[in-house]
Amino acid sequence: MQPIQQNGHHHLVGVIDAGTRTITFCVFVSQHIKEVAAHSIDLEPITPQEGWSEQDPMKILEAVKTCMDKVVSEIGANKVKNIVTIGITNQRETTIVWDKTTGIPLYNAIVWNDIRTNSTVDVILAKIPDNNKNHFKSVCGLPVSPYFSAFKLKWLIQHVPAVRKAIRAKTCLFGTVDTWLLWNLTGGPNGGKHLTDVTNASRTFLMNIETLYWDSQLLSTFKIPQALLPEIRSSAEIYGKIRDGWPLEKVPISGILGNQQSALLGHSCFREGMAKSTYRSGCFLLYNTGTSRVHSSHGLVTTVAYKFGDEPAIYALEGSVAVAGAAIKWLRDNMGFIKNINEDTESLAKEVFTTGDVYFVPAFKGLFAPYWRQDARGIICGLTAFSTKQHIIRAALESVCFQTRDVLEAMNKDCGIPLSKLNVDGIMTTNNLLMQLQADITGIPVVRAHAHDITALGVAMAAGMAKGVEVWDVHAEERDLIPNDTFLPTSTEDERDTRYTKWKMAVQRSLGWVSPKKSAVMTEERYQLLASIPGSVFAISSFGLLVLAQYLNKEV
Ligand SMILES: Nc1ncnc2c1ncn2[C@@H]1O[C@H](COP(=O)(O)OP(=O)(O)O)[C@@H](O)[C@H]1O
Ligand SMILES: O=P(O)(O)OC[C@H](O)CO
Repeated sequence: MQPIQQNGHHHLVGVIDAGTRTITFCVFVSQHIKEVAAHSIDLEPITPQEGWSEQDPMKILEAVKTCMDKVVSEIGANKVKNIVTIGITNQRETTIVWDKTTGIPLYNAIVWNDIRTNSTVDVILAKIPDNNKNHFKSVCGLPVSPYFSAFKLKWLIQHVPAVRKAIRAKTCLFGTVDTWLLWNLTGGPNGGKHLTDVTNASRTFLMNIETLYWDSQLLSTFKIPQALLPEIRSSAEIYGKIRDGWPLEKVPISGILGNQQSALLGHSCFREGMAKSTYRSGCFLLYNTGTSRVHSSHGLVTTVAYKFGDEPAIYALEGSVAVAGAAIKWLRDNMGFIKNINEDTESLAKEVFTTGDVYFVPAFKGLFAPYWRQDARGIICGLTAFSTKQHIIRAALESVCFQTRDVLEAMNKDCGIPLSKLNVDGIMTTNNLLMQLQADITGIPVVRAHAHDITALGVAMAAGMAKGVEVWDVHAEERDLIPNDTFLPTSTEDERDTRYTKWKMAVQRSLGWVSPKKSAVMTEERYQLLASIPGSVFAISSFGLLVLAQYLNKEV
C-alpha cells in the first residue's frame, strides 16, 4: 500500500457519482474522508405519464464529462496527474439498452422508481404458485416488484421495436447506469468494457445471489437472452482505462458500487451487525450480514454489500423506502406549502408541537419495504378543521421516521439482535427536527455523519484498494474518523408504541387503493401477439395494426 507517491505527492482518487437527481465528479486524497474538489449537475427526470420516470442516457454521459472537465480544470494539471484511479457509484436498478455498434440508446433509461411495469409484475405473479411475491427470493434475494431491472428490461423488449430489432441483429446491450458509463468511458463501440459489479447485478432480479452469476431460471422466466447482459465482476478491480479524448484519459477505473452499498462502505460498516441509513429522495437502510446471506422473512431484501477482488462477497439486508425527501419536494412543488426546502421545512414543522394526529403515508407509487404493495397510494389522514400545512409538513417528516421504524422492526426480527443505534447520512439529515423525530420514533440514538459525501467516499475506498492500484487501506487502524453528532430519544416506550400503532393503521388505509388491472395478462398476450408480427407489416400497413390493436382492446 503506497498512500504517497515517490514525488511526495498524495495519490488522488476520482469518483463519478451518478445519483437519481444529481451527477457529481469529485476527488479524494487517498486515505482521507474529505473531497478536495467536486462539481455537480442536476438532471430533471422525464415523466411522459403518471408513474413513469425516465432519463436520457446521453445526458447522463454528457453531465459526467462536464463534471470531470470542470474538476480537472479546477484542480490544475499538476494535481490531475496524481489522480491514479476512478470509481463509479450510481443509482441502482435504472435500466438502459443501447446498440453496441453505434453506442446510441434504444430508449430512455427507465428509472428505478418508475412503475410502468406493474402489469408485468401481475403477469409474473399470475404464473407463480399462490401468487407469492417472495417466490424467487431464495434465488435472487428480491421480491417481485417493478423496482428491479428485469421487469424494466422485459418491458423494453416487449414494447420497443428498436430493442427487439437490435436483439435479433445481436447488437443490443443492457446495463445499469454503472455499466452504461463504464462501457462509454472505456471505448464505447471501440472496445468498451461491458461489465457490471456484483452489487449492481444483485439489484437486477437476474443474478443468483449465491453463485453471483446470471441465473438461467430467471433468464428464462423473463425470456431475456444472456447475450444482452454484462459480465459480473467484483466491486474492486481494474475493469479498464479511460478512452482517449476524455478527461483523465488512460486513468484506470477500479471500483464500482451501487450508491447505497457505497454509502455502507463510506460509513466503514465492514463488520457484521453494522448498519447505515441514507436519507435522500428515498431512504435506504443496509445492515451488514457478513458472508451469510440472511433471507428475510419480514419484507427486506438480500443484497450484495460489496466484494473486494477475489475475496468472498459480503452481504447485506436492505430496507428500501421509495419516498422520503421526495415527500417534502412534493409538498413544495405540488402543494406549494414550502418555498425553500432547506430553509423552510424545519422551521415550518416546528411551528406546531405535534402533527395534531395527522398521518401522511407517501405511497405515491406503492410501498416498498417491508410491504412491497404496488396497490398502495398516498394518503393524509386524521385531518380536522384544526389541521394546517404545518401539521402536514411535520407529518411528512414523521412519515420518513415511521417508514424507517417499519424497516428497523423487520431487520430486528430477521437478525435477532436489535440495532442499538442508527448511523445516518444524506442531505435530509441536515434537518435537526427530522433527526430528533427519528430518535423519538425508533427509541434508539441516531448518529449523524458530518462528512460531505459518504456515498462517494465508499467507492473511492474500493477503487483505491483494488489490486494493482493499492493506494487505500480500507482496514487501516489509523484512519480519519467521520465527525458525527448524536440525537437521543426523548420519548417513552408507551408514547412511541401508541403513535406507531396509529401509523400502522394509516398504512392499512393506504393499501389496496389501486386494483390490479384485470386485463394484465391479456395485455401481455396482446403485446406478444403484436411483437410477433414481422417488421415489414409495419411498413406496409401501420393502419392495419392500429385497427388490430383497437379490436384487441375491445376484446378485454
Ligand atoms: N432540510 C431538509 N429537510 C427535509 N428534506 C430535505 C431537506 N433537504 C433536502 N431534503 C430532501 O432531500 C432530497 C434531496 O436528495 P438528493 O440527494 O438531492 O436527491 P437524490 O436522492 O434523488 O439523488 C429532496 O427530495 C429534498 O426534498
Ligand atoms: O440516487 P438515489 O440516492 O436516489 O439512490 C437511488 C437508489 O440507488 C435506488 O435503489
